[in-house]
Amino acid sequence: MVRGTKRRRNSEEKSKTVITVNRDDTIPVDEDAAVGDSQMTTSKPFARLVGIRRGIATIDLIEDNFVCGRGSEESPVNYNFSSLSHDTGLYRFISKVQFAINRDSESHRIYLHDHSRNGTLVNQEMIGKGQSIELNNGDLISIGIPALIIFVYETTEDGQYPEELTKKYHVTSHSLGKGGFGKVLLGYKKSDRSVVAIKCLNTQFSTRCSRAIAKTRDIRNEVDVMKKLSHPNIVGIYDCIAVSKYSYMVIEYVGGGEFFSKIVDSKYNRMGVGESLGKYFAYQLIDAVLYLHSVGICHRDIKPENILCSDKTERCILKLTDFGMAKNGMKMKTRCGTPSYNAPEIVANEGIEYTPKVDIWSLGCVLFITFSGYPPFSEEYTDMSMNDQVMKGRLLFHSQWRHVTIETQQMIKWMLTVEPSKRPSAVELMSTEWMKCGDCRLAKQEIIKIYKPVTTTDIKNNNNITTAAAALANKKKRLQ
Ligand SMILES: Nc1ncnc2c1ncn2[C@@H]1O[C@H](COP(=O)(O)OP(=O)(O)OP(=O)(O)O)[C@@H](O)[C@H]1O
Repeated sequence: MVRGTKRRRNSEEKSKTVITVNRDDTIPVDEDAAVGDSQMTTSKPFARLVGIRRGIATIDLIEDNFVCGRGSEESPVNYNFSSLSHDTGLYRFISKVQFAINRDSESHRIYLHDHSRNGTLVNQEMIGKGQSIELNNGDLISIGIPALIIFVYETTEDGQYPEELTKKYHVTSHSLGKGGFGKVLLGYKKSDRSVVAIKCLNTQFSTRCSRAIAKTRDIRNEVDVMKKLSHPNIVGIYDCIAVSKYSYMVIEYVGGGEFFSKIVDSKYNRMGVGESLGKYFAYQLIDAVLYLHSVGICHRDIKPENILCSDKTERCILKLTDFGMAKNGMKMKTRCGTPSYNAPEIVANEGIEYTPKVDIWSLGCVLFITFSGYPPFSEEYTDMSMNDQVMKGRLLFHSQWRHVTIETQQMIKWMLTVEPSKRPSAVELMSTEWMKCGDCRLAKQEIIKIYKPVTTTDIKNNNNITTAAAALANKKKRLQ
């Protein structure tokens, strides 16, 4: 499976999703721009560095050379990071001269020159001491490691966003990705500079476009579902601001990209991620689905593209996202999802009721790819139609599986049982011996570490959280 081929195939799959949506980008609304913290100056800045971390200012760039670092008598800087000395995790990475931003006087192109031994990263790629890179609007600047983002470089105030949004959040021009109905931008909460992702969705109602109506319903449903949830392996939602034809979903920032890119990474040589890492991921995903089903929610579109990685490390935390098709209920009829991940009872399309077991099937497909590097069901397998492959539960175990234990193979086959009543529930999966291995225990410890109990302030600020609080109390009991 060639990476590019797979990627293309998946975008085709996206378009085959039964509830399809427009691919239009959000057009910013005509209201006042976000002001940010720019220093007031008389000269016009050519760009600015938007501080994206607590303690870091937003800086207008006016001079052709601008130097940042800890600074010293011998190496003076234009901006010193002394305000970060309390932030030891970051401060230790900062050099006396970290990086310089230079504007070429002739071409007017802007370059970042890295002066640091620990390095400066642009868009999560290391530049390296002595090297330069041209900067473009929306670029992310981090120090030492990808996760330590400090600035977003902006040449324009890209969007104009409604006051309801900008009084609480700053929206940068750094794009995290594009979805079916808009884009996802990096932002931060003005109150504490915590980084967030802002999903900007164009919900314009048009009588000419019935899909827009479906998406409007989706967003409302997605937000309602997400507000009920609180789990370390599920992307959290902070806010949803709807103004005229736009909706802005402010959600937890998850910086490591899609799980899809991880499992098809060339370093795994299309052989799967290996038994140990695979189980580490499997535990997290099964726990997320167990939680979802315990609060009565069925996701209905589990696939690697809807799972995000917390960071770029190998053993990252996975977060399930995109609840646009999720349903609050135990019995469903609507045919939806993504064909190659859809359970046989959805593929059969007989208007027969199905249950949350459809998520177990989809998860089985995800784990099949995770362990082997190729999908269980695909239109590329030309000997049989994809519907037949799914309806028969036909699985091809190629040589990649020689490196996977029989127990793991059995577990995945069990999840891909055609008859829903014989397919395991998430509770049954969780209570198997398979889930008691060291890798699963490690995953469980990591989840407990990031588990944050709901506080009374949270409850005061958001009455929806009370449902989540009850769910979390159960969750905590389960984890102990
Ligand atoms: N919380 C987040 N943190 C960081 N990046 C994100 C986050 N959510 C989404 N992204 C990025 O934005 C891209 C698009 O996300 P989105 O959920 O809108 O896409 P989609 O699933 O294709 O859209 P749709 O909801 O229309 O199916 C993702 O692939 C991901 O790269």
